[in-house]
Amino acid sequence: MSIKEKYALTDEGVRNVKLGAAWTTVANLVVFASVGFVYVIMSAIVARLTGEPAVLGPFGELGFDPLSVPMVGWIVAIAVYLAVLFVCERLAYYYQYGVIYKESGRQRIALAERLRKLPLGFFGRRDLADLTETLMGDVKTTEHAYSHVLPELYGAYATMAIAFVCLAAFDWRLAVASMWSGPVALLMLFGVRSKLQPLMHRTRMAGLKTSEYIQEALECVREVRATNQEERYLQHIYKSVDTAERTAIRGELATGLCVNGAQIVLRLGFATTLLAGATLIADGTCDFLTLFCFLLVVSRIYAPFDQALMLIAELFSARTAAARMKSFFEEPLADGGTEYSPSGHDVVFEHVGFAYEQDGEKVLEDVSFTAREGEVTALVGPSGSGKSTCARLAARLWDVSSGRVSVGGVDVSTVEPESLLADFSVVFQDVTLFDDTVMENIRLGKRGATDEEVLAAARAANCDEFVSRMPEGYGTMIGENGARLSGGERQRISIARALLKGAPVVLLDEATASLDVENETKVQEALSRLLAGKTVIVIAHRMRTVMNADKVVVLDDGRVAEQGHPAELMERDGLFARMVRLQRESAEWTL
Ligand SMILES: Nc1ncnc2c1ncn2[C@@H]1O[C@H](COP(=O)(O)OP(=O)(O)OP(=O)(O)O)[C@@H](O)[C@H]1O
Repeated sequence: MSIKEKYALTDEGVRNVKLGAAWTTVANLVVFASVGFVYVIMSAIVARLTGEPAVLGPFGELGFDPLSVPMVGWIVAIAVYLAVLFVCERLAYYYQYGVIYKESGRQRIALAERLRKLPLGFFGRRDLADLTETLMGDVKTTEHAYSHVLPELYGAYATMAIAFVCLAAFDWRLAVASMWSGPVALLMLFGVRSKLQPLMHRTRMAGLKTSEYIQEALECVREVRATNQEERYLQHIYKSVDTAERTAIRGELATGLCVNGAQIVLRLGFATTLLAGATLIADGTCDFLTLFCFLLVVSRIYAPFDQALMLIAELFSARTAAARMKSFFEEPLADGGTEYSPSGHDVVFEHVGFAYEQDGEKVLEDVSFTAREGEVTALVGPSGSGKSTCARLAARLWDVSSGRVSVGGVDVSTVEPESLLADFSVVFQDVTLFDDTVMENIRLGKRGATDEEVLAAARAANCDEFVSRMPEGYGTMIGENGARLSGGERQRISIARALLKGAPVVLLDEATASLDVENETKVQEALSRLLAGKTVIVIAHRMRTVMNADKVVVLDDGRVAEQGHPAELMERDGLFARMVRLQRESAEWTL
């Protein structure tokens, strides 16, 4: 597997890792070159003391006497050396850390782009905390591994290999005695990786579970307080924090044990160099100067490797994080053509079957009906009969399991969701509002709409009445998810958005459920004025609101029980007539 796949990097990221590793290697080698300096000076001193010519190991006689070089020459040489070292370190640093934030930015954008195109089914399977963790936490984990570990580790490999070749040229026996420990330490760590990785995965999952519980408690804080469940929720969170802590400690201990073991093996290389050197000197096949320089090199060469070993656990955990990121890219997309030219906007369901889960229970079975352009089609039926599901399928928020949904003759499954949704205005039961002003929340319906257009839509949706009571009118901030608004007010903002968008197909799901009678009448008037000529699909529980529809489709347990004009259905005296009667009776009840 390439590093691109292993660590979910972009092409640019792979290039930067390679450049980072290359410059780290060069910087390491420049540091080792200082040992060459020491060797040259030492051999010159030895030559002075013994009266023999100064030699440079296997390269023969030195050819000049470094001790006769004037002080200024040494100062210049040291200055040049430091300048080269600075440039190399600077470049290594730049490719390790300087460009990393661009890479994590690219990763996050790629993930967000992918999320935008994934079908809603994916979001049903993955929890919000899980998705946030991937976008923020997993990217951060790979970002750290990518900046701190990968270039360092690959640089250490390359440095070791080059240093081995250079040292072997001096004395291959000492080179083996000093370098064996690096590969063995690495092999040890990679050998236990298959044991460590599941531990890290478990630690990550335990942390994620805790985030999920905390997020759920915060999201449901109103319900939790209203039902006196704080204690129970806190116990739940304490327990999961405790589990996460224990899992993390277990993972850290195991990782620490393996990393420390590998570091000890690495340092054994120093002892074996000393031992082999002493033996070779005793045999007379090696001189003290060579051994001295080997010891110097070995003490330096282990430093970057030691550092990489300390961080290697992060590399293993980055593999888990990268695998989670990759899972986004392996999900099938809800794609399709962007060119979409329907003839008219009739929405037609033909023998549609649907289940939310693959192989799950069908919530729609053989559903066929047509919502005509210029007409209001009302979907009614008992709770859970599949009305909202039909609306979602029409806008391709989900894909049908069987049959076909078309808009203006075009099968919606062949159209890219974003292009298709441009033709839909949607008002769902659960209105999503953003922590912004009322004006901006309405403007979401149509990007670039003028203030006048926004205000006209707001007025038509009856927003004026409650907005005028707000301190800054349409410029008032409404809090996170409109926390400061009542259910009815939220819905009216959502209706205003739909009106502003003015798309040819309108889906109203329980659009008037949270409005009082006076408001509901006003909104109904506004809707009927403004929705003229559009394909309107309304989901309403209250029979009163669907009596004016052109067509009613009655769903029962995922099937079409009956359909037709409301008056026709009343005459037929079927499920629709029964529902209308029941609602009339309940409306007459008093407490
Ligand atoms: N996201 C989902 N994942 C799994 N099942 C779902 C999902 N949404 C709805 N369902 C199930 O599909 C069935 C139909 O739900 P749907 O919301 O379409 O009914 P409805 O007629 O609109 O109900 P209501 O009038 O109560 O809103 C129900 O059994 C419901 O539990």
